[in-house]
Amino acid sequence: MEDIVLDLNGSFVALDEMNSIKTEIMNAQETLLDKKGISSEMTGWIDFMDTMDKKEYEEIKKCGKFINENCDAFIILGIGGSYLGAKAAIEAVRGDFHNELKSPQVYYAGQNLSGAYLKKLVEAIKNKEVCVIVISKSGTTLETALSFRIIRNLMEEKYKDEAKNRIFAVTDKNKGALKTMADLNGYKTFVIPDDIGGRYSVITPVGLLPMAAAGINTDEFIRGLKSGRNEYTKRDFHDNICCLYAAARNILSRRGKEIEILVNYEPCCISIAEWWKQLFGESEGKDGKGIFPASLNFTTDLHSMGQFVQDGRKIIFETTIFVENAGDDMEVPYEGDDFDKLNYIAGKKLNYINQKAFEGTFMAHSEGDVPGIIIRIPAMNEFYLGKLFYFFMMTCGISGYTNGIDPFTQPGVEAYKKNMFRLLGRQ
Ligand SMILES: O=P(O)(O)OC[C@H]1O[C@H](O)[C@H](O)[C@@H](O)[C@@H]1O
Repeated sequence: MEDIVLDLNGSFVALDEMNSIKTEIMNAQETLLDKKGISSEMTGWIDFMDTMDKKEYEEIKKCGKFINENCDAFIILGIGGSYLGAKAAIEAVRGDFHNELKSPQVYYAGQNLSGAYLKKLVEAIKNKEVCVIVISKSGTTLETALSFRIIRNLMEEKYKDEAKNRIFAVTDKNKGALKTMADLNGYKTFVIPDDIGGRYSVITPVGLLPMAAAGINTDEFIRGLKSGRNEYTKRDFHDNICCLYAAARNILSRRGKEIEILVNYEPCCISIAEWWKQLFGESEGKDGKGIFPASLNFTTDLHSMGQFVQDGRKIIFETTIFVENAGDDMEVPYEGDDFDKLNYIAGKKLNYINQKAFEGTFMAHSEGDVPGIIIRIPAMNEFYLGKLFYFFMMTCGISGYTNGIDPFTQPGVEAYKKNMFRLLGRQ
């Protein structure tokens, strides 16, 4: 297998059902691609790989290399779309235990308001050479701004005038406090385009700069995005897996399957699901509509939430990201006494056993009336990750328009902020 494959064989969705929603899906796709829908001014991500300023891209690679070679650790400050994609990419490509095995180490801040977390982070980086990438489209998000104020002070204390050469900002072209502060202090800045919202921004400097700093090959990532764009903008229902995935999930949702669980069998893919949850949750959860996006990590969670999936309320469908070639592997050793009764799998590779666990789980859940969709990825590298991100973003746009909502706004997130600011006494 040399491409991302969508397998709907266990989805309980029949071909005639797929055909019955085809017109709706194709209309939604046309609305998205021809920029005829609501918030179409936020669809710059569709072609960003081509419209991106080449000079800025070269600067991203240059600064990424600088960070990569000039610190022991760098901190990514951001929340939501301003960090989830970068975290997902760094963990998926650098792999498990990357902070122990690779340099520089990567830390995250500005994604919560916990004093305990920030204090411990400061402690953890105290004796390290540090760089900072601060990311905020609005430039005013409380979590990020607050953490940045504290981290910035520490950087200035430690590096004095040199601090400005170790701080990089990714923000709006013209507006926002972060832009003003970056200009005043002389930080290198990169632009988040106006026509791309936070949760679609992993393909912009928001994702690219942290990836480059972590030593990830961004050229390959962009090649994956372009390959995604070429394939997933095809206006052919049966030959475009975004249309098919959007169709299947909408059919299942209309049948009462209100929760979609994104499942992985590789710990390095856990954060892909976190990114995916924001993408689909903020895009589709509005006007009293939407599929609730959740995630589980198998086989770990088969020993906890597996019970609910198998036997609980029948409101779930399961979408598995399965990595065909997980890379590194280990073999089960043979033991003469066989006390643990594992000799029947001696000589087998763990990745093979993981695959059998997946097949067994899929069958069991299917028997438990849980529809299953499989997204098969040949390997978790920069190319396929770029393509996977594009696949999900395109599906999300089509799915949202199919469901009659605006996939590019998030009005609901303001409610908590208003209350919080009032409680904090902001004028
Ligand atoms: O990049 P920022 O402007 O700081 O926004 C960060 C995040 O926070 C907001 O509240 C939105 O709900 C998200 O869509 C956004 O990604």
